[in-house]
Amino acid sequence: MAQETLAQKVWRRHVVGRTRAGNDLLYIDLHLLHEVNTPQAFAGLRAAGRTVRRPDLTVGTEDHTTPTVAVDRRDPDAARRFQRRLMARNCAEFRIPLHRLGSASQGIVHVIGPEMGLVRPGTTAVCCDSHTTTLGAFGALALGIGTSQVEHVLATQTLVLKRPLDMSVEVTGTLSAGVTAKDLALAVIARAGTAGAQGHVVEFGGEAVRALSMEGRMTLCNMAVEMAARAGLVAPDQVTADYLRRAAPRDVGRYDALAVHGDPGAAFDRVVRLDGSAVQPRVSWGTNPAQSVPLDGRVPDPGELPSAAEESAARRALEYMALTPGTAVRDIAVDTVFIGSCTNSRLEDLRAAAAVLAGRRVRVDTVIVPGSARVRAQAVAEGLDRVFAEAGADFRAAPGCSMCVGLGEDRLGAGTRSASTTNRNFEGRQGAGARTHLVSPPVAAATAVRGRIAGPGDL
Ligand SMILES: CC(C)[C@H](C(=O)O)[C@@H](O)C(=O)O
Ligand code: SF4
Repeated sequence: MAQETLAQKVWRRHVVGRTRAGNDLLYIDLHLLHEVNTPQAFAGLRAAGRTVRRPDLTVGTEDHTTPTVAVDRRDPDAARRFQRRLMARNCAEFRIPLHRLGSASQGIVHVIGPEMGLVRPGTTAVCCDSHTTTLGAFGALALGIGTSQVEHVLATQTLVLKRPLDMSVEVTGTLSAGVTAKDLALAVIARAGTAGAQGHVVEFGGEAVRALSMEGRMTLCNMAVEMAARAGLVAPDQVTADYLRRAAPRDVGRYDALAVHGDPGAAFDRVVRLDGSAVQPRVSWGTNPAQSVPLDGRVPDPGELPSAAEESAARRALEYMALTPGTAVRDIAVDTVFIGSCTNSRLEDLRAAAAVLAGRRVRVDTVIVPGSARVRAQAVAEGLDRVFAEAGADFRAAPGCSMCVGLGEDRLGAGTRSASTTNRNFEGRQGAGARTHLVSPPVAAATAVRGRIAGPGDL
């Protein structure tokens, strides 16, 4: 057999059929659900008189629209209340476990799956959400899917998919102190472009990736979709095995995490190499995640960008962002700092923010939303809640997507500028007319203290 990449291997081992059009039918090991994008799937199932094939491999949570100020907060919005009730009714009817707001395991879908130990190396996982790529950090083939595909997986535990291409992103060297997986993700996307991995599964490798914690790998894989990757993954190693042993001790022995890897010398359709030691903390200046520069840099002059397409995109972005070419990144004042989202709301991220905020005061509104109830509990156990409170930051009581997307109560007003640890800086993403700068947790925290974009070294 020809040498295979990790993605090809996982794919092949899950093929259970082939369509006449030449697509593969894949078996799905784990199906995660949240309250957005699923009601029509359940309605379709009901209309067809079908049932859920494997409720035991299906797990739901509430995250996108849930309040964050208190677990027992009654959402003033009737449509959102209805959406969550519908999710609860659907899960109850089809016997799918649902982690509702207030439960000890509720949280952002991409945060709770890993922390419950549900994602295993070499498996397939799907969820009705583009950032499902996060789960690839475990060496799983994890794909975001649409509503009709959700219905198909609910009914059959399989999915028809076109075989993807393979891309390798290899990061050599060592990341400098203060440079995080978020900065690496922004650097990779800046290099590859927002469509750079279209149709590909990206395998992240190289010394700098191997040195990342599982949390860091999740941040990196989370943002693979921002360069249009179908999925992003990291080959499992001892770091993966150790994480899984802690998350799901009862499963240890049922699989060998270290046995899951691609063949040496397997060919990729596209290869991108990056020197990890050259990556610096990054800040986005535009309205897509590829539009970022180092913290030491300046807002670019659109006229100096390499292509006409980039130039016109940059002109439009700078207008929306109300930025002038040549402005030093550190001179950009913000109104709000948001630390959270499936990119950067795990314990490691909160620790990094707390390390900067300890003994300091924030100058702008600073909202910190944990990725899960478990993350919040751990943060409290370590006293991070006190650090945040003493700094004047608002550490929310309940986890969720919150200000990452503005589908719930938390959103930014028009013209508000934020430094945010999220993954998308699209127009209106955090609220109509709001302006988002994507940054890492330490840069977000330093920015909160200074009121202008900053790194910990600037304080
Ligand atoms: C609402 C949801 C379907 C969406 C996604 O698919 O990613 C959201 O999570 C986002 O980040 O934009
Ligand atoms: S935190 Fe943001 S990016 Fe992640 S799933 Fe929620 S809305 Fe999407």
